[in-house]
Amino acid sequence: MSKSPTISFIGAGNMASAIIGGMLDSGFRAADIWVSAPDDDHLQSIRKRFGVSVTTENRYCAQQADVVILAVKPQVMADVCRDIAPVVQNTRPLMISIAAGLEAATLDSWLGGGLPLVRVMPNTPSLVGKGAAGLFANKQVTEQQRQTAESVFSSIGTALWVADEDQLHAVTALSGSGPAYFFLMLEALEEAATAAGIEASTARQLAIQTMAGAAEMAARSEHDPAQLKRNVMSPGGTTERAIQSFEDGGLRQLVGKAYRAACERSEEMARELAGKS
Ligand SMILES: NC(=O)C1=CN([C@@H]2O[C@H](COP(=O)(O)OP(=O)(O)OC[C@H]3O[C@@H](n4cnc5c(N)ncnc54)[C@H](OP(=O)(O)O)[C@@H]3O)[C@@H](O)[C@H]2O)C=CC1
Ligand SMILES: O=C(O)[C@@H]1CCC=N1
Repeated sequence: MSKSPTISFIGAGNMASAIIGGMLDSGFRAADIWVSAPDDDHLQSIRKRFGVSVTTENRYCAQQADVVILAVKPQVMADVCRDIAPVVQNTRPLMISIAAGLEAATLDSWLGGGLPLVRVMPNTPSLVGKGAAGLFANKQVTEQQRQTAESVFSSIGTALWVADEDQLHAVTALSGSGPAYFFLMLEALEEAATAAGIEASTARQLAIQTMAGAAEMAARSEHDPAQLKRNVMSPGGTTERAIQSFEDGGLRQLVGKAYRAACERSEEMARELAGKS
């Protein structure tokens, strides 16, 4: 069997932690993972939590790797890429970026050009093995490298390739930002239930279990969500009243508006960041 790839994360924030946690739970070895970031105290907490190797030197981190995962904010990506470019031009690892709205061509130019690069839009539930990620590969990526990228992200949830890079904007607005939409729904339900007199921890547990149960049913059922919704709505009953209230209040249009706002921001970020090259 071939050796497992060494995977280096540049950036040690929410998403890097979520992906590393999910990878380790699914059988990747801590000994094969490096992480770099500027703050040594934070890195030491990552080392203690996951048992991975850490360094404050991005170049050193990148040099160890068969796969480099760029997990910094889009706004600092240009500086990070330009700094590690001489190293990765020499070692030619598979580069993976998880940054929102940062196009492959822009990243590639910052990295010195011609490198195999996969763009991934993951999400934070990766931490619990329930991630949802869209992936796009540039032309330099080999079949084996595609499989490597897919093996990382399918180890922490659902990983689906998109044929056209532009579709990553739509993925970002759906599953990248999506967990926050559902957390907002949880917050609102919890607030409403506590205002009606239910104890806060009871409200939270029931709301979370309801969301998890509904998601699991939607995943397993042969029916579409509209039918599953109708199945809850007894004629003249409580759900019908609540759903009518959502529809009258324009929830459907509001979700569409929020979704398009996220898409547009992703496209806007791509334009802003490409302008930095
Ligand atoms: N959060 C999410 O749900 C999702 C985020 N993404 C993308 O993931 C990327 C990271 O986001 P997220 O994890 O939320 O952000 P965080 O701010 O949580 O993490 C960013 C990390 O980068 C580190 N960092 C900052 N500057 C440098 C540098 N020069 N060299 C190395 N590391 C550096 C930060 O260190 P320090 O804190 O010490 O400054 C921090 O560890 C972004 O590009 C985002 O678009 C994609 C999908 C979902
Ligand atoms: O809000 C953001 O920009 C990032 C990308 C998707 C989720 N978080």
